[in-house]
Amino acid sequence: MPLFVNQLTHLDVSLWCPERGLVGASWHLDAELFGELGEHGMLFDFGEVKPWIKSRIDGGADHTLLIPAKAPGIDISDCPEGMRIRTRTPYAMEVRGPRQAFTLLPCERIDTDNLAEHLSQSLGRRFPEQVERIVLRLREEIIDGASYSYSHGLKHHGGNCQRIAHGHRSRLEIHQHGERQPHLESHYASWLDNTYLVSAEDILADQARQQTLTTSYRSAQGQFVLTLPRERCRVLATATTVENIAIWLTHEITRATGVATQLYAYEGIDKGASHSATPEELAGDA
Ligand SMILES: Nc1nc2c(c(=O)[nH]1)N=C([C@H](O)[C@H](O)COP(=O)(O)OP(=O)(O)OP(=O)(O)O)CN2
Repeated sequence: MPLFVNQLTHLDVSLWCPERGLVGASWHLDAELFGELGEHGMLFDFGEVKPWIKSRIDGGADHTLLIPAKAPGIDISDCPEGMRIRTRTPYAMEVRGPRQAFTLLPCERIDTDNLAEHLSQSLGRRFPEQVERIVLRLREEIIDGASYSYSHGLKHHGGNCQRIAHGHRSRLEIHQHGERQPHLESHYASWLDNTYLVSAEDILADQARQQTLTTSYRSAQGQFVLTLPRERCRVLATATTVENIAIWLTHEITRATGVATQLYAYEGIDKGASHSATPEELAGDA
């Protein structure tokens, strides 16, 4: 008899897409579990199996950069930082960092089916007692308004958010005059979509000639370096926490529209930060 656990956890990653380049993604993870009923009429205790699966996902592909190793133009090699990935299509990117920051899949493109299959295999063969087989599925959050995908890294984070290229697919809500502003939401979501958010203090080189930007930092997991086309980057004066993203966007929109703005910035699924500002408050900062 199969048991299921929907939304057991979620995955926040970046991936290399042959058409869109570096893309942030967030997915719900659902699990289906197969086994024999035990003597108390239970296949297994949800309370034991859920943390077991979550810990393996968190310690594996979650918060990594997913690379389709067989995609055209992908070059993977060792380097002093650990692993170096170079891409050519749709644009050139180079990223270096500790191996644990990357997940390589032997495919030409990453989709929810081959990634879920990879995750299922990464659970290994030794399941908790009575569980014989586990099937994992990934699902995008249903978002009825504007959303955007971004990648970033938080060098001060104690966990895996310090990895230089992990990302999220996030809602964006903008309120003015007490109402949602769908046009503004779409405009700013498309301005941010498929971008890399970089903190100004992490910029190592801004090469005007090549029109690329290189960001680099050392964090607890090791040294990270990332070079991307300049036009794919959005630069913040602060670290790219969701709190700072909310403040940054609220200020940009309040200044651009001259209207008091309240904004909800999400970081992936179901969490984020809100901020509000008025043109009068910002007048002194300009
Ligand atoms: N106050 C903040 N805390 C964290 C921020 C942030 O911006 N502000 N950001 C991060 C990371 O960017 C991270 O990607 C968030 O991922 P999350 O899924 O929350 O991290 P966990 O894996 O630890 O949570 P799960 O419940 O296990 O999915 C972290 N914190």
